[in-house]
Amino acid sequence: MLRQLHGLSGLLAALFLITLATTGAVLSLAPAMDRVVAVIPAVGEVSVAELAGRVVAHYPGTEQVVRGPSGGVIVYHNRDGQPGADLVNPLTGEGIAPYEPSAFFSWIKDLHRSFLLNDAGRLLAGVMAAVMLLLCISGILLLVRRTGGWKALIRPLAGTGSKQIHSELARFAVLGLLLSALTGSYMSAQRFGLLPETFETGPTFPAEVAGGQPAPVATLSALMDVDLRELRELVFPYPDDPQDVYSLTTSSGSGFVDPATGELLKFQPRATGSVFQQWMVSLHTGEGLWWLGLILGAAALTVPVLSMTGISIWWQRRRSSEQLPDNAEAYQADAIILVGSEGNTTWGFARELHTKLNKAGFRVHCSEMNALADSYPQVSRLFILTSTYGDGDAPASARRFMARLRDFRSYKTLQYAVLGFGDRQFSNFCQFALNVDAALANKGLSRLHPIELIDRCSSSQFSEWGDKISEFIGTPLALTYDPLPLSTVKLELVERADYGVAIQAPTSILRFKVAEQGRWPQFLSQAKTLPLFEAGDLLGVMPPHGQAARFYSLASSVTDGVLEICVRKQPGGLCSGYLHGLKPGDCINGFIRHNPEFRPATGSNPVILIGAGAGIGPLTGFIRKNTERNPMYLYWGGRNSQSDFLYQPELGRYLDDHRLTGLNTAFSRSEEHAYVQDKLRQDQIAVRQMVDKGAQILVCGGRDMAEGVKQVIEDILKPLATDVEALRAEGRYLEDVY
Ligand SMILES: Cc1cc2nc3c(=O)[nH]c(=O)nc-3n(C[C@H](O)[C@H](O)[C@H](O)COP(=O)(O)O)c2cc1C
Repeated sequence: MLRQLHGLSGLLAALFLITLATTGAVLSLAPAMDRVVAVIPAVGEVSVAELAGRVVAHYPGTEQVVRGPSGGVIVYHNRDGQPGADLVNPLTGEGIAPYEPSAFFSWIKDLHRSFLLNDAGRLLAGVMAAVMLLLCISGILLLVRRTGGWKALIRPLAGTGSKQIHSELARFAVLGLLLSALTGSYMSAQRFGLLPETFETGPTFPAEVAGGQPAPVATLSALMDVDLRELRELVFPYPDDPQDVYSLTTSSGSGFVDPATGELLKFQPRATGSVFQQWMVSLHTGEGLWWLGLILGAAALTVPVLSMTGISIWWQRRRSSEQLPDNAEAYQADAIILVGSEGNTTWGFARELHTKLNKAGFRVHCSEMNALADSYPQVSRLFILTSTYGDGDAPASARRFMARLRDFRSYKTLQYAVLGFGDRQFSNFCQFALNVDAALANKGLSRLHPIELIDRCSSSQFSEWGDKISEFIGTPLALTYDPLPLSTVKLELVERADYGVAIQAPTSILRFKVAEQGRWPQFLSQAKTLPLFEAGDLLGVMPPHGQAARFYSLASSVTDGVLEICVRKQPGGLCSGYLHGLKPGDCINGFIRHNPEFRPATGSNPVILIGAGAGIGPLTGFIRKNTERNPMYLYWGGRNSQSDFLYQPELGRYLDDHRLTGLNTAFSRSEEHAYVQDKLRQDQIAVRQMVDKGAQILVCGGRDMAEGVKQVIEDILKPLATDVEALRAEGRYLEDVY
């Protein structure tokens, strides 16, 4: 509800709000600019009498002296029947410059106050101020909800693209925007009679004027008692009228001054309502508070960006929550998937489960967790996929789940499985999923499978969970995580290096960059930026003709400035053939899938990298990043050193600069006829010693090679009374196998 309110009101008002904010930002400069040209004495330095005396000396025809909100003193005078106005120096009474209100600022003010549309425009501006107030309040509440509490508001925010820009900017600007919106709404409400307004009528003209010879203005006691910093305006008496008086308005009230006696007549203090009103104006415009004006202006400048990123977030959310094809009605379904998500990634996993369950013959209903029904009498399987937000809290689409669960009527036949999505860097890893699992058990439901937790969207963990679920439901699901297609990015091939053609194993190193995006700025779409990536993550490539994405291990990190993959052309391979056919300048659509489990350990223990063929890609990426010069050994197998020794020059450089400690290659179609397993066996004493010292082993390449390597390593490990599974459990045996 809060999100809809925030999104809808923001969308409708975006254009008007951008106009209000940009004009407001321009106007906010006025007080500071006025102050730059004005001379402003300190408090107590100049009295109104002194000022008036000095001014009259330079402008004998002075009619009025006004002190503007920024502190500048303006004299309105008449010389030989010619009216004029000058900004003056109150320390000398001399003119600084002719005073002319800026036509540009007046136009901007009209645009700001009424969109140049008189009363209807003023009403619209007032409504927009109220909408802004609503957006600020709902935005603060959303931010609190997202970060997990008021105290967490200052914590760094996770996320990427439009979302992060929107939240970070909002956090910076929200207090300024709130103040502008609040004061703007107040002023509009007063103007349209929704709030009472105090009008200063001022005292009536005094009857008790002395009418004698006027004294020099600098000697009038009532004016000597008033400091210049309190002056608003002093209107001089008409020279030929002995009964006329000075009209004095100060920040505390208004009255008259007898020109002959200097006596203050009929002083009327300002009403509290009027003082309050003046404060509201100052807090809105920065008048008299030039520094506040600049803060408000800076805050207002964020509104166009907030509006555009807000629209982008709304659009992305709309697209990602589009109806799933073949989504059965809840009452017809025999399997239900409920999704708890804030940033929508969990929906990608849910879609895959939905599709595969459908294929397996289930009638599946998928909806957000907030839509939990009172009961599902027909349903035998309930899958809950949920992320965790804030500090172990529910994500947006699951916030009402626990309350609804209280009224949920369960049936003995209903079994459930919870799959949590989170990030181990948070102390409350997948806490909400754990809470949901416990709450369902308390409700008396039985588990189809114990809860499992997925770290940073790991696709392999998801597939493993799918395999276990398949066993329970008796149908293989073969789950693979495909992110929503909207997150693809256009990538341009900038360079390629081809190997292995002579030995019938064409393998290419392909380097891509994000293609030029044309006229839209990047922040308008998350789809146009790549998330951070590391060597070992996967590049999902969308082959032509709408085929499912294929994944390639990345050989580069975001800091390398390119996306690098190493691809062997498979006989009849659709995607590898497509990639091999690319020329520099051609573009593909791709996306990143994180694979944080496949990373070399940091520290001084040795890392043994083992691969064959194109599997060298991510391993080279790891070596390239080994700027700490930790011990790293590479065992790699190719076919022929003349034809497919991938990365040969680069690896030579890394040996020289010690990013790579040892390189051992095997070529199967050369005289030695060796495979990488043979090299490991030859080096078994060294390998065993390294494992004994705590080494980690990373294997990348084809499934057969990986199986062969595993057997050799098992043999090598025997004297150490350990095995590959034990190393795997310690995170010391990692595989990226295809
Ligand atoms: C602001 C923020 C707070 C998060 N808090 C937690 C947390 O407390 N525990 C956790 O395991 N993961 C936390 N995460 C990670 C998300 O749960 C994880 O990225 C998940 O995959 C997001 O899925 P979704 O996009 O479907 O919401 C947080 C992420 C963000 C951006």
